[in-house]
Amino acid sequence: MVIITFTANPSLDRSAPLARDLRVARLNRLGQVYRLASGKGVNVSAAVHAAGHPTLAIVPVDTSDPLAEALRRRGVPSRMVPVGHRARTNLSITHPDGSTTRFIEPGEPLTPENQTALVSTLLASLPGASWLALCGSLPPGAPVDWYVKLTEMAHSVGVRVAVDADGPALDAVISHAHATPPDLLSPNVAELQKATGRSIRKAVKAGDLQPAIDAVQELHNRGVPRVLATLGPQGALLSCEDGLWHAEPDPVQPVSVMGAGDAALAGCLLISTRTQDPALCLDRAVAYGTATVLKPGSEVPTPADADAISLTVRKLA
Ligand SMILES: O=P(O)(O)OC[C@@]1(O)O[C@H](CO)[C@@H](O)[C@@H]1O
Repeated sequence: MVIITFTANPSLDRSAPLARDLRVARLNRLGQVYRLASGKGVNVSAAVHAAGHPTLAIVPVDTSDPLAEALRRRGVPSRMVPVGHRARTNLSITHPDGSTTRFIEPGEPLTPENQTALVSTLLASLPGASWLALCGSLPPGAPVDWYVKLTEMAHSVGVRVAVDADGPALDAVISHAHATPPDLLSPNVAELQKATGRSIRKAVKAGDLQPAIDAVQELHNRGVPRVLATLGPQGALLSCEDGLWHAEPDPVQPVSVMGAGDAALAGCLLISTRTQDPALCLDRAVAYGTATVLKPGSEVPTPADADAISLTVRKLA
């Protein structure tokens, strides 16, 4: 059954390595620039497609937009919805240690007509799908509770929903979780911190997972059945009806951390079409996320790349 992704604010990503440390307010020469059709949902679909599983990326993009050509080149099965403006271009600079500095455009406004066209396309695609993944930022003009409404729509035709969002879109999903919970929420550390107001980032870096654990349990208790929080090199946490789980990869030397959260979500969705076993879901999430950081830009791993990752899964509570 097809995994559908919805990327309201896609991007033609440009990513380039810096051979030396960034010099602020000075000239910095880039290495080879990669251009890739992206946006969080497109990246999820690319990883699902690379695993040989059916997927469909729903993307607002004009056929004459360079992003449309880049999408075809990337080979991601997609349904392009014309919107009458150019998609954004996000720039990401990869530092010698694999960390990234990113420059993210807001995107052009989505008009009410654009929104209607996207929703109609989504509605026509949903029947028979296993999952709908609502991914990434909302462009200007989109209603802040759009993901809540789309979750309701997917549930009404029996399709499970995963949400990977940030800021007000994530806040709206959480504040409606008692009535319209997504089946899976997959925040990263920054999103978890903002959504719960807890101080998580520094603690996780120092190896203290407790604030992150408290945060995922808080979101779970607010009504989200599965909360998958990606923690970078510290792996991921999963809070669900079967308890609290942590998976941690053996250390790797990252090339680019871009898109690791998207690949982790793809890994989790892929296995979730077959089983709800929390240990397996977390295992695939961390394997896919970690395999991604060994690749440049937001390139996605294959199942063989993910299988090559060593990691440990344990039940915490
Ligand atoms: O602005 P958003 O939608 O939150 O994030 C978009 C984005 O930064 O996320 C992906 C990596 O996860 C990139 O491919 C893309 O440019």
